[in-house]
Amino acid sequence: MKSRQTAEKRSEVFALLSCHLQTSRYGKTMTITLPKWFDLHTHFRQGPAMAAYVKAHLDMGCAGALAMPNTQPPVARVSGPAQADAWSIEGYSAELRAAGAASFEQLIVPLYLTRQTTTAMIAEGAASGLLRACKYYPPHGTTNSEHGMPMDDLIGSEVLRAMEDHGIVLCIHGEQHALSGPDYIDAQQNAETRFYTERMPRLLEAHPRLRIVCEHITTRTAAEFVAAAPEHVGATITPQHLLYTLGHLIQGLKYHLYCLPIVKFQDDRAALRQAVTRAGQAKFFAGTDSAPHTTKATACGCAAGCFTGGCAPQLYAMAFEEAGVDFSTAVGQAMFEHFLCLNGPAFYGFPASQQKFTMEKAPQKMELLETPAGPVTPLPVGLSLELTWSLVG
Ligand SMILES: NC(=O)N[C@@H](CC(=O)O)C(=O)O
Repeated sequence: MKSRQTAEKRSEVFALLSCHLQTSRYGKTMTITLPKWFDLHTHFRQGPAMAAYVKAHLDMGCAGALAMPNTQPPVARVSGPAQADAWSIEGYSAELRAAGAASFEQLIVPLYLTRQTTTAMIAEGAASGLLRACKYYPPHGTTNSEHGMPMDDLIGSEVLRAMEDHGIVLCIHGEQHALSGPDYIDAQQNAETRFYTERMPRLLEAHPRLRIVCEHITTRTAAEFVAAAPEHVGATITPQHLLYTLGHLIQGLKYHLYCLPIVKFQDDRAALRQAVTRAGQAKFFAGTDSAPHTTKATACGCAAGCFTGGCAPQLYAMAFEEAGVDFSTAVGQAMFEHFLCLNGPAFYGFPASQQKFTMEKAPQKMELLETPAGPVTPLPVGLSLELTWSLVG
């Protein structure tokens, strides 16, 4: 409690003194210069399109990423060559670096938790430094999540105890699905609330030292749970969940806004906005869940995942403005900087970037991203919002 108060105090002081942020107005254009930021939940996939996705991240001032392990096959081993049933963190990281991710300051690939995960993998991975995080997927909850297991089978397990002992972060896709088939949408609507009211309290009680990131949270229930949890429980929030609601998804059936967990209601969005703009908050940070699928797959609603390569910081800035943050003030900029650039590194225990990137308050048009897998439609193309911020460099 004391250290949270200290962190909040430090953060308030920082906000008031944040003179390293350069805000200038040339006529009507405002620019903000920030440390390069970190995307602590994203998808770079595999194969020839990977380089295009990595480049889109580098081009939007991103200094590092946590790249999700729901590849085919999943990243379910720590070291060794790729095998028919699993990539290793070592092998997948090498592929990513060869595709351009060598330019990142930080690259974290979490281990996909499956029934084959062992305590020896956790101990050896922690000792070698290859393992920094593990990813929990609810089975059948989202793209390539069928290798996951119910949270009930993990709570109290030796694997989670080993993660606690070795300080390995647990990244959680927090949904508990109760319905399937025609009741799919209903299941999606309730799955996160169910998870955060039923499973999360039990998980924290059984593993009080486990460092947890609640990923891409979407509901008031999850936001309030994380805010009230101990300091070592944080959360990522995507730009789409801060900006859009179900109405935007239904309006014209814009399936490239269809992601899991799906966008929710205005009250949920308001709770997320409150969470990221609370003075001195240190536990909510950027994780876009940018999840490229080809336009062919998203146009028919055949794949869940929003692609925000090239436009995530702009979308986050728009969301902060919607939440009432004034970027012409040092306090407003510092709030944004903490969420985008500082809180994530502090949570994961690596330094913030010393490099800078600049955005300006001017419209930017997004285009389809051409990749060897086919074109991919980024947000907010075709949606009612236009980008009101653009990247300068
Ligand atoms: N967010 C999504 O809707 N999809 C992600 C998986 C995930 O993060 O749930 C994907 O890999 O496509």
